[in-house]
Amino acid sequence: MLLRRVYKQHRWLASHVKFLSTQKSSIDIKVDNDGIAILNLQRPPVNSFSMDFLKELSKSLDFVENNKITAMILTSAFPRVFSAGLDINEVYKPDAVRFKEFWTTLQEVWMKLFGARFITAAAINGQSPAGGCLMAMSCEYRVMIKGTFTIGMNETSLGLIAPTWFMELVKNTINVRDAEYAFTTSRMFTPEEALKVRLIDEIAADKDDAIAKCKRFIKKFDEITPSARINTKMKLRGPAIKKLQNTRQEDTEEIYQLVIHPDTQKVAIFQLYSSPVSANPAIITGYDPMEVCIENCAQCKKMLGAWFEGQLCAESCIKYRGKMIPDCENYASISPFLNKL
Ligand SMILES: CCCCCCCC/C=C\CC(=O)SCCNC(=O)CCNC(=O)[C@H](O)C(C)(C)COP(=O)(O)OP(=O)(O)OC[C@H]1O[C@@H](n2cnc3c(N)ncnc32)[C@H](O)[C@@H]1OP(=O)(O)O
Repeated sequence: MLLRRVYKQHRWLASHVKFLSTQKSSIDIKVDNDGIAILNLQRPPVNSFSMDFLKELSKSLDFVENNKITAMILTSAFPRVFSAGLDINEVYKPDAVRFKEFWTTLQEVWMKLFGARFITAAAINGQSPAGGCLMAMSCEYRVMIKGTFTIGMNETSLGLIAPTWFMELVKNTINVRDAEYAFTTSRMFTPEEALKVRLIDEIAADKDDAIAKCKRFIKKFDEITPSARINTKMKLRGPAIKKLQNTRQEDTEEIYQLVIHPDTQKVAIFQLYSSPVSANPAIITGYDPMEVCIENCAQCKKMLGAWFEGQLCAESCIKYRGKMIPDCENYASISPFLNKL
C-alpha cells in the first residue's frame, strides 16, 4: 500500500518535472521510480555559478526537499566538465551590491546542499575545479569518472582564498596535511589521486556507471532507519552550518575585499579573455596598457592554441605593468611565450 503510494507520487513527480524541464532551465530534474532525483546541470558552456544559476540550484534543492524525494544525484549534462566553479563574470569588476547578493546566495545554496535532509551524491563526469569541487564535496558520496579530468582546489592560482567553510569541509574529508598542501599549491587531482586521499569515494567507467554507483550507495540506506540517518547527518554537519550562519556578513565582506584586490582582478581578466573579446565591452573602453597586454595574450592564445603559453604571457604583463605588449603577428614580441610542444 505504502509502496504503491510512493510509486504513484514518483510518477506524478516525473511528469511534473518533465513540464518544468521544458521551461528552458539550466538544471534538468528527473525523478526515477526509486524516488531518486537526478539533477543534470546544463548551463553552457561549463556550469559555472552565476547568480541566476545559483538561484535555480536553490529552487531545485527546494523541489527535492518539498516533494519528499529520498535522494538526489548531482551530475553534468556536458561530456567534459562537471562544473567550473564561480562564474568569472561575477568576479570581474564586481558591483559591490550585486557581488554581496551573489555571495549571500552562494552561502545559502551551500547550506541547503550541505545540510540537505535527503541523501546526496555527486556523479562527477568531468573537470571539477574550485567551486565545482566544493559542490561535489558537499554531497555525502562522490563518484568520479576515469579519464583526463581533474578535481581540486585551485583558488590560490587565481589569487583567491577559498572560504573558511570550504577549507573546513576539505579538512574534515581528507587529512589535514593533504588539505593544506592541496589548497596552498592549487593542486588538481586525477581521479586516482583523488581516490587515494579520499577526496572522492569511487571511480567509474563512464557517467552511467557513476550514476549506478551513486545509486548503490543510496540503496545502503534501505537498511537504515531514516530518522537515525538524518539525525546523525545533522549532528555531524550542523555545527559547520551554524558557524557560517553566525559569520555570514564577515565571510561576504572578506571575500569581497579579496575579489576586488588588483591581483585577483588581473587573474580574472585573463580568465575572461579565453572568451571572445567583444563579450567584454568594459575592457575595451578606456586604455589601460596592462589590460590591453593581457587582452592580447588571450588573443594570441586563441590564435596559437597549445603553442602559446598564455599564462606566462599574462604574468609578464603583470610583471612589466603592460610596458611590452605582445603582437600575435610579430614573432619577436611573442617568442618568449612560444613553446616547442
Ligand atoms: C553549492 C555550490 C557552492 C559553490 C561554492 C563556491 C565557493 C567558492 C570557491 C571557489 C572559487 C571559484 O570557484 S573561482 C572559479 C575557478 N574556476 C576556474 O578556475 C575554472 C577555469 N576554467 C577552466 O579551468 C576550464 O575552462 C575548464 C577545466 C573548466 C574546462 O576546460 P575546457 O578546455 O573544456 O574549456 P575552456 O577552457 O575552453 O572553456 C570553455 C568556455 O567556458 C568558459 N569558462 C571556463 N571557466 C569559466 C568560469 N569559471 N566562468 C565563466 N566562464 C568560464 C571559457 O571562457 C570558455 O568560453 P568561450 O567558449 O566563450 O571561449
